[in-house]
Amino acid sequence: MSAVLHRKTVVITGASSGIGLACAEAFARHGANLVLGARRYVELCNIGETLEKQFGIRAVAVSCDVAKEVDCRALIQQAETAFGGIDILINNAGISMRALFSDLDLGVLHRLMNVNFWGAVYCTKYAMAALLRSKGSVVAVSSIAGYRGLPGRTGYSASKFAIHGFMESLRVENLKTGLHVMVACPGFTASNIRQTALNASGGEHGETSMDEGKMMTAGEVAERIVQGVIQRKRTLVMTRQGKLAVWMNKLLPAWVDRQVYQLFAKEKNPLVK
Ligand SMILES: NC(=O)c1ccc[n+]([C@@H]2O[C@H](COP(=O)([O-])OP(=O)(O)OC[C@H]3O[C@@H](n4cnc5c(N)ncnc54)[C@H](O)[C@@H]3O)[C@@H](O)[C@H]2O)c1
Repeated sequence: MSAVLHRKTVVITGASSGIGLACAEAFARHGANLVLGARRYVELCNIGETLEKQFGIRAVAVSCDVAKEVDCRALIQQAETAFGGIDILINNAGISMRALFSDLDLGVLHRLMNVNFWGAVYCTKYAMAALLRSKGSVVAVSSIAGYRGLPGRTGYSASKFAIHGFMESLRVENLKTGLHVMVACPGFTASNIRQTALNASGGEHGETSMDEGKMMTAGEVAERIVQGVIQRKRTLVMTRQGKLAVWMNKLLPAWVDRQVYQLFAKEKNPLVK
């Protein structure tokens, strides 16, 4: 339990599974009230009720497709109505892809940008006034793919690079307002994201391409995000491999091209040969 987070209002998108669900559990454990947004409303209601009973907090579930601006506005409005303000916004909802650009239906790229980039922008825009009042935190759950392009993930990397640029600008604009702006980059984390990743024509792959057993857990990622918010960190690159990739990419980008190629050639059904 953290005194800093006790009875604070935290809005989390994509809260029905993976890192978003783990963030809901972690913030609840630290005594925060929750506004949970995702498309699966019934599941969200069940999650909220469980967390209320377990941690003695209040949780509100809101049906929200972050690709729709109107849904994001309603999510933020419902948070303000329920709790009178917002202290922390976690822009977590996201989808991935696995397909070569040469094969890709451009609609897939639009979907990646709509969810991963525009979803975060809409929520941040509508929460901005409340966050400025509370001198709160806005967090984007991004990825190493926001620092370095990855094969088979043109749309995913583009959406994460875009959110990095957006968040960096936002941070500088708010250097004197007290708003905390953080980009969190987990390493590979066991979740549904590789199962639901889009293929070249926009269908879901329906299977993971990697060994999920060797990855970080969503719970570990969530606790790092909570600590990052408490300490008002600027960026969180969560694994040694990730930190190395970010640094080596600045120093020796062509070498990193080859390393990344080799790494992704080890995927099941590799996109690079
Ligand atoms: N798992 C990893 O290896 C990994 C690594 C780095 C970054 N990330 C990022 O973490 C975030 C969470 O992903 P995860 O790994 O927990 O995957 P996940 O698939 O378990 O969770 C993604 C969540 O986003 C929701 N979502 C998807 N589209 C949505 C939409 N249009 N509107 C509302 N909600 C929507 C899903 O329903 C789900 O609840 C993503 O932004 C992802 O890019 C994941």
